[in-house]
Amino acid sequence: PVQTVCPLQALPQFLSLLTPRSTWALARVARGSSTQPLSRPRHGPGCLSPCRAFARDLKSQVIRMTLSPRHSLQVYDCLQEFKEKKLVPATTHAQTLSCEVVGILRETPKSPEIQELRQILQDPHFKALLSAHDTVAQKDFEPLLPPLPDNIPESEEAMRIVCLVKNQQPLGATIKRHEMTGDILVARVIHGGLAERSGLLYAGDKLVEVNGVSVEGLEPEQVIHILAMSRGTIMFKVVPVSAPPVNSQKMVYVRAMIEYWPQEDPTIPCMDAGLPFQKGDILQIVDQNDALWWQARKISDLGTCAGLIPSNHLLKRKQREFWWSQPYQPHAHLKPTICECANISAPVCASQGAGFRRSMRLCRRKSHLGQLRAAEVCKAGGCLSALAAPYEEVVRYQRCPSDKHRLIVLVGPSGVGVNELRRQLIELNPNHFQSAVPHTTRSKKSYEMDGREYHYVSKETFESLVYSHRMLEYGEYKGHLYGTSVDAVQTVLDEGKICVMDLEPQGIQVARTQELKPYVIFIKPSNMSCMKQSRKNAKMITDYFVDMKFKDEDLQEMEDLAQKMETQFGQFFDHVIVNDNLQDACAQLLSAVQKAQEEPQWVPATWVSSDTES
Ligand SMILES: Nc1ncnc2c1ncn2[C@@H]1O[C@H](COP(=O)(O)OP(=O)(O)OP(=O)(O)O)[C@@H](O)[C@H]1O
Repeated sequence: PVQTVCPLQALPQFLSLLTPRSTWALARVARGSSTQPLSRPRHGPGCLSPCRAFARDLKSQVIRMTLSPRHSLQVYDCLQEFKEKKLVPATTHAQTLSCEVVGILRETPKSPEIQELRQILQDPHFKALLSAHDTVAQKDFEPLLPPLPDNIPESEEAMRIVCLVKNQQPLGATIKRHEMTGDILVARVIHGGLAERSGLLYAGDKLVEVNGVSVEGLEPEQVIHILAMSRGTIMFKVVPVSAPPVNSQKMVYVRAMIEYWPQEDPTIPCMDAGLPFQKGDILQIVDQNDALWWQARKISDLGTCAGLIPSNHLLKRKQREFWWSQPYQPHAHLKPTICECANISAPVCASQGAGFRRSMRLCRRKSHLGQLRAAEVCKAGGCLSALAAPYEEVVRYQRCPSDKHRLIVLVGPSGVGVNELRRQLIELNPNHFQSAVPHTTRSKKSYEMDGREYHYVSKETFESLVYSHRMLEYGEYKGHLYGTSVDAVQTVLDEGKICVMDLEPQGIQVARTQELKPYVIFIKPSNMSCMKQSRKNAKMITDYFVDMKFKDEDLQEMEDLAQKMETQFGQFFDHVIVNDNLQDACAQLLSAVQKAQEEPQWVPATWVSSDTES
């Protein structure tokens, strides 16, 4: 029986039933050119034409599908053609017509084609197909709304009756009590939610009744309870707001610099309507009408309805409140992120190229451990630990081929393989990838060349670079200053090359400028058991030994540090590569670097002037 066949499943089965011969028969009968001419339809002129049109379309599709050797391309073309046509159904009652045709065929002299056609028209799958057709043609998929009550008094002219069919989804609106009048009002309508899609409920509408129950004197929670208990159709009687709010705001995209969990926020007006997000998520802000609570979607999930997020203003207020409530906290999270004088660098080993400064990373290891530990203190503040703006406005940026390349910054815990990957990448194409030459105040050694291993500068010159914010990172080691300048990076970029540098995470914010447009790749260790295996023969550098095997504690420390880096700086990472198999990681790095240069990426809006925005 037709009812047992799902209409959508019927189509492929039906099409598979059709042989070229039966298709031909269908078309011939529809055209009225069967060898045995069809008798005139009994139910008025033109009765067969919809069927004919249907059969013709069907024929052309089926013949394409079954006969052409390049059928998939042709099916695609066919679908494209239909997409543009904006099809209007020839009939909304194909099932009735089909029955009539079967009746006519019964009286028509028998031929194999006619018999086959009758068989097709009576096939349950075909009937299900027609049933699906009629359902769509009659637009019968909307739920049936109950009739309006006919006892609405004249005086209720200003009332609006709104019927919404609530299936599994939430209503998509929040309510509140008016402080002065005690009225229950629609507080906000969530974008993309049921209420908004209906176009019948607006923020500011006054609720009078829900499902025939007066809400007068009820608390919002009691109304919510009525709504929660309602299944299927919900009928609201509302006094419409005099001027429904118009959302004329521009869609804004932001990068979340904090994480947010509505379940842990007692101040959110409606927990269920909250949108949880992680650091680094890109959010589309769809409504900023409320100064405290915005509506947003994640770009990874644009099809869903929006959720509530705290506004910039609200988060900053919370940050301030948190700060003042912690009088004995060192407030480390409010310090500038650049480490004013980390114990960083040391001379490069003669056998290594410029920029592969082993002991520099060794010294950093100590410095960032300390800094990350300090950062843990501010993590206690949860979402409130962000340093500055909780959201950063972003736009899509596509580098023009004539633009300079974006700086590639590699970040990772010591020993994870940042230098190894950078070395391998540069080795792949030294004419295309290059490191920046660092500066030092120590004197040049006999085998060194100015501008190759280092730029050798005086302490005064070095300090003036620091004071004019031209150093991406710097530090002191054994009485000498070492650091990488913005100009050294620019020199590489000016040559049309891609500058690849490793940076401590604390330095990311310094590098994040319109000038360099850095693309930050986090190199992450894999899990302990994989690391034990892959690092069996790997050598690490320690204070005293150049080549020392990794111990379990070293791997554990690497894992812990990676986790802390992600927690504290994850919002700045454009891409994450797990360095398990070195070759795979290198291939991933190459592909990420290419994508960074050639494909559109989200970057801070301040990096891009409006005319280059895509
Ligand atoms: N995926 C991998 N599989 C095996 N060995 C690896 C892998 N990645 C890196 N190594 C090895 O691990 C050691 C440490 O790597 P590397 O020197 O690049 O670390 P790093 O992140 O630069 O840390 P540091 O700054 O402390 O030197 C090197 O011997 C390197 O060859």
